[in-house]
Amino acid sequence: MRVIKAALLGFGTVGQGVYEAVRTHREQLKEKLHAEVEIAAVLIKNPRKKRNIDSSVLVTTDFREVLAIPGLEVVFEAIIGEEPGFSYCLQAIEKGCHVITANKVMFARYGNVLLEKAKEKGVFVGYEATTAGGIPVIRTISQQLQVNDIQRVQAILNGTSNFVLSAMREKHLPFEEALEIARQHGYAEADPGNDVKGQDAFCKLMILSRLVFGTQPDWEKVEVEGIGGLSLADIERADRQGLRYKHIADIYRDGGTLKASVKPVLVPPEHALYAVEGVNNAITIYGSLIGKITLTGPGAGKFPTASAMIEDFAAGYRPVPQLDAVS
Ligand SMILES: NC(=O)C1=CN([C@@H]2O[C@H](COP(=O)(O)OP(=O)(O)OC[C@H]3O[C@@H](n4cnc5c(N)ncnc54)[C@H](OP(=O)(O)O)[C@@H]3O)[C@@H](O)[C@H]2O)C=CC1
Ligand SMILES: N[C@@H](CC=O)C(=O)O
Repeated sequence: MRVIKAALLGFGTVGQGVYEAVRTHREQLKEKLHAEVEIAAVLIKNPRKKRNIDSSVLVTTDFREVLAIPGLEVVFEAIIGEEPGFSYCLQAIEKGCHVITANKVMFARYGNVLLEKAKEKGVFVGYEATTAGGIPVIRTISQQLQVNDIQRVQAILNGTSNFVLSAMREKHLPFEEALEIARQHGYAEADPGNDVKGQDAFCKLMILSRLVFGTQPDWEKVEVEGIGGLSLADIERADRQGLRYKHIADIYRDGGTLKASVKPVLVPPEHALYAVEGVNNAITIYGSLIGKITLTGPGAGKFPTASAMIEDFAAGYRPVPQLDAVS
């Protein structure tokens, strides 16, 4: 059977999720792709950390060793920040590898460059995992809403912030304690400031903006506010009034310009995002034909994110299924 050689960049929450998913779903991958998937290399930063990685896998801190692997076809990128993530993805594409990334900070800024380069090189770039964890929002928009004119997207895009708000309201936990639990679950970023100050949701909104509207608003003009200004008393008072604070990313066209904001909003029970709790994310899309739909599901964490990456991988390798295909 043919072997698809892949490399993993990063072996944290997401990288380990992909590594384990390739093992636990080996049979499903074989059946769908008619190929074995081999993780041939794992790139990490700290060579002294103990890791549970098979001894046949190259574990290295040197990306050149990864790229030098003969027959390498796919790079899963799950490291932190714009660089070196962007340079690594670009080099992988230039070498003719498919790239699947979870790195939204990098992709919000450089997504276009990578997608253009991938087109030129005849490879694919999967970025489902960058936005809303396991929810297939990128594929839903790009494949199932191609004809609809999308007028607006309103979403909860940060699992950590939503988890913290829920834990404060439901369990009356102080902010710091709720955030620490989110961190222990692997939901939070390496720097959780990016979650609770709104930057993570901002990056995801910019990725959606490019996909939906073909462009992004001026980053400087987007109002970005995190949940840090909300006290337990604020949240409990809202609850007594039958309202909930939700951290909402919103984008819509206003004449010729895109208006976007990322901030806590007080919502009533009839709002589509009111009942979204814990680590879940949700995306409400307003389309010209479909009307209003809301996609909901886990927005962060090891396996939901790995699911998005593995599904990108499978979708990239499989021909587009016919409408009546059953397998
Ligand atoms: N956690 C989540 O639920 C989600 C995370 N993401 C994104 O996925 C990416 C990874 O997140 P997560 O797994 O949580 O992060 P972690 O902090 O758990 O892991 C990061 C991994 O990247 C490695 N790394 C960091 N910098 C470098 C570098 N310069 N060179 C090589 N390796 C490097 C680290 O190496 P070492 O182990 O040696 O420290 C570590 O293995 C991030 O971009 C994040 O925004 C996306 C969706 C969900
Ligand atoms: N830190 C992020 C992880 C997923 O993108 C979040 O909490 O949503």
